Amino acid sequence: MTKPLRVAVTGAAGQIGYATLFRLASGEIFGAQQPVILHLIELPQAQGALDGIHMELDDCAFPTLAGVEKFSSDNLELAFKDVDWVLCIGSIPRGKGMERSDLIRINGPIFTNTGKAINAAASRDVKVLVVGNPCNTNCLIAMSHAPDIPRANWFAMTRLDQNRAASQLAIKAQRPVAAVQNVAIWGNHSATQYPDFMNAKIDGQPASQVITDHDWLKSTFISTVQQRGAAVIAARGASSAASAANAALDTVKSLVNPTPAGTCISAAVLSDGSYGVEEGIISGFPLSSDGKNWKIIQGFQVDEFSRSKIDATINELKAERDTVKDLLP
Ligand SMILES: NC(=O)C1=CN([C@@H]2O[C@H](COP(=O)(O)OP(=O)(O)OC[C@H]3O[C@@H](n4cnc5c(N)ncnc54)[C@H](O)[C@@H]3O)[C@@H](O)[C@H]2O)C=CC1
Ligand SMILES: O=C([O-])CC(=O)C(=O)O
Repeated sequence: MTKPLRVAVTGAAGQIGYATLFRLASGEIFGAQQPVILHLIELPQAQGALDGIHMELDDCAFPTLAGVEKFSSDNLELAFKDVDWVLCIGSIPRGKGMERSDLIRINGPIFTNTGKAINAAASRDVKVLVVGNPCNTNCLIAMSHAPDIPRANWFAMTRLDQNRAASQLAIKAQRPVAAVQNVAIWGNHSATQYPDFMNAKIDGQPASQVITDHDWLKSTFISTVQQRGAAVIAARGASSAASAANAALDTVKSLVNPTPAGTCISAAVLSDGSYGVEEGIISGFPLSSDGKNWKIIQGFQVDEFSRSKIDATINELKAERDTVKDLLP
């Protein structure tokens, strides 16, 4: 019998958590032969909601769901014991008119305890995906408090941006989204991110050859992706949830499966200095995985236009890091 994977989800009763758990339990993410034990983690006042979710998980009768364990965020060391994956979703979402960075002093402190508890209790090979905003800097905070967990095991989510960018390119080119590949997201999951059309491909051709309206690529495309989260909040009155859950699950799937040749996946990872991005910050890069280990893909074309966009988003990440200096050990 295959050993179950233990997958912890913080904020499990929130919008994104609720849209994530059932797919994690279903076998879709880790495979139909891989049992999963879910660790649901919530604030003390949301434990009742977790009971309801537990009932619903039972009622799905997923053959791959080998257990559900519920925890209060008061006792994170217990919650993270032996976990193989942690999806850090639990945190406050922004409202209308806010930037994600406005959450930094509210959500940042959550990630000091998260990092310490992961370091103390999780599997030594745990992989951590930070979704709670501002996710790059929250990931930096958590990682900094977990010195015993390899740096390569920490990710912040830019996959929603990648998916948004691919969809926008597909709509403009009037092609199915499956025809769009190799879309990188550079830098911060914020309004300064750089969705890279220069290296993107549509039907295997450079996107900038298929889409000849280069003004659109350089302006509307970029700002639409940068502002998509705010546009959803304005329209829905709440931040993206189903698409964010989908992106978190896409991130995990893409890391545990080999990346097809000629394509990239997008996640923010600790910079090793590639592409002139300052070492020590968590930045979006084009990645590929062999199903176990990932690497930053080298050789993406970065012209003067891309350079200025990447520099702007990296400068914002450096400023965020300075804002949370007191939360870094
Ligand atoms: N990186 C990305 O692409 C995206 C990130 N987000 C972010 O994800 C976060 C969660 O969003 P939603 O699920 O929509 O919010 P939500 O408010 O619906 O759910 C958050 C849940 O987290 C719980 N929570 C709060 N503090 C906690 C703690 N310390 N430990 C455990 N649980 C805690 C709350 O009780 C709540 O149930 C927000 O910060 C949001 O901005 C949202 C969309 C995309
Ligand atoms: O915009 C927000 O606050 C939520 C989020 O990160 C996104 O939808 O990309």
